[in-house]
Amino acid sequence: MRYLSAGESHGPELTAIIEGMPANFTVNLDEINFQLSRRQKGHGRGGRMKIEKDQALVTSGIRFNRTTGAPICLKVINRDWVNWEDKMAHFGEPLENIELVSRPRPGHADLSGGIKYQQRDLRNILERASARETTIRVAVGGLARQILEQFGIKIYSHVLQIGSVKEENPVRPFEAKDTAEWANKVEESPVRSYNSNTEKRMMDEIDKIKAEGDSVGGIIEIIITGAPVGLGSYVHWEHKLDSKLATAVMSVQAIKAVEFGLGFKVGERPGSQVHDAIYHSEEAGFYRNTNHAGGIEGGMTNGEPIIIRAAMKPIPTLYKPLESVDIETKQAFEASIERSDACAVPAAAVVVENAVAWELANCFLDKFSGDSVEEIKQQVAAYQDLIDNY
Ligand SMILES: Cc1cc2nc3c(=O)[nH]c(=O)nc-3n(C[C@H](O)[C@H](O)[C@H](O)COP(=O)(O)O)c2cc1C
Ligand SMILES: C=C(O[C@@H]1CC(C(=O)O)=C[C@@H](OP(=O)(O)O)[C@H]1O)C(=O)O
Repeated sequence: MRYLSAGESHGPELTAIIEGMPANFTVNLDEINFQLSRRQKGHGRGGRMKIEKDQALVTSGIRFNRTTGAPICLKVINRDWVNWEDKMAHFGEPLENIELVSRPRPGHADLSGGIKYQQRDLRNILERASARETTIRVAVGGLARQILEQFGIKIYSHVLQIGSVKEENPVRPFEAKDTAEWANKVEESPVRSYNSNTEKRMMDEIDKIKAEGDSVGGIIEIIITGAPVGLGSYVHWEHKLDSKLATAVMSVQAIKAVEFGLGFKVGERPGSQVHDAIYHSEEAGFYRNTNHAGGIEGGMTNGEPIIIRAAMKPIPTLYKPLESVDIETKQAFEASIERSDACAVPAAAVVVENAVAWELANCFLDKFSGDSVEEIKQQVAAYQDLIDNY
């Protein structure tokens, strides 16, 4: 499958066209909208999220809840557009009183984008660089994860760190006494934390930093359960699953680092404390007692849960901005107050989940290809047979 998206932060809508989705998959629009609403939440988000109420519109490729095999067009309307119509007109001359954006924010795309695309109004850069684009990516991922769920693959996320506040003893969904209870607790938490004590400290950290006119980043963890052995491949660099998932994670605005399993710790431990010993039993087949690899060996799933962590930098738009230079006057400018999120780490976790869902669904359909869900189901069943008899 592939898709292209278009749309600006303050334009009329965001659009995606998905090509290659097999026919007869059951699609639930509420599930896509649920993913969109999860992305809008989180302690520390700014005024824009009070305006938007993201809902997906499907204009092709799905009939009576099922994919037809034709391209799928998804849209999300920007409710804020009515406030920007004059400033965002596609045609005509700009209004005389229109204010050009000439003050680049350190950490945003403004300055490099302005130079690269030779734009003197930095709005032409920030409109597309903005993480508003993650809305349509979540809608696409919200569709893709439904394919995975129909084959027992589930994606979870939680927040491990916000600024200086760390989750000391993280519990993953499959380690909790009750996975559904874990998921409910995390969904209801304003910072996507399973631990109420950490949650409170994280919220305090966001409030404190926001009051100082600053912003804060953090660390998120994505957990994928139920993936069969053998998604991705070692045979060529571009087929390696960890490399593909890392691209999906790093493509999300403000994500600056990604790791799998033990991650950076592999550089400090001996091999005996890094690799996961292999066991076999009649009932379980091949299994491991540890999962330091984070579910991927040789660029392929090994049947264990996939564990990915990512670090998000603090939001670049600051109420007390860093020094910067006006591109017209070449002078340092006085701080101006912009509407912005102070912390979007919980939202980024939802975005990364859905970006990863798209990539994993593609790997799944590479392995179990077909034009219809019926063909795919046959292949999955045949492969399960091969696994069981290996
Ligand atoms: C969900 C989400 C919300 C964001 N909200 C803001 C924001 O309100 N203000 C801002 O300056 N940056 C925000 N960002 C980050 C910028 O989009 C990002 O830093 C910028 O596009 C530059 O890209 P880079 O950080 O990947 O280099 C947000 C990112 C995400 C994932
Ligand atoms: C609109 C979203 O996030 C936006 C991402 C963003 C940025 O610079 O990345 C800047 C802000 O936009 P605005 O200037 O309109 O307030 C955020 O609100 C969203 O997540 O849907």
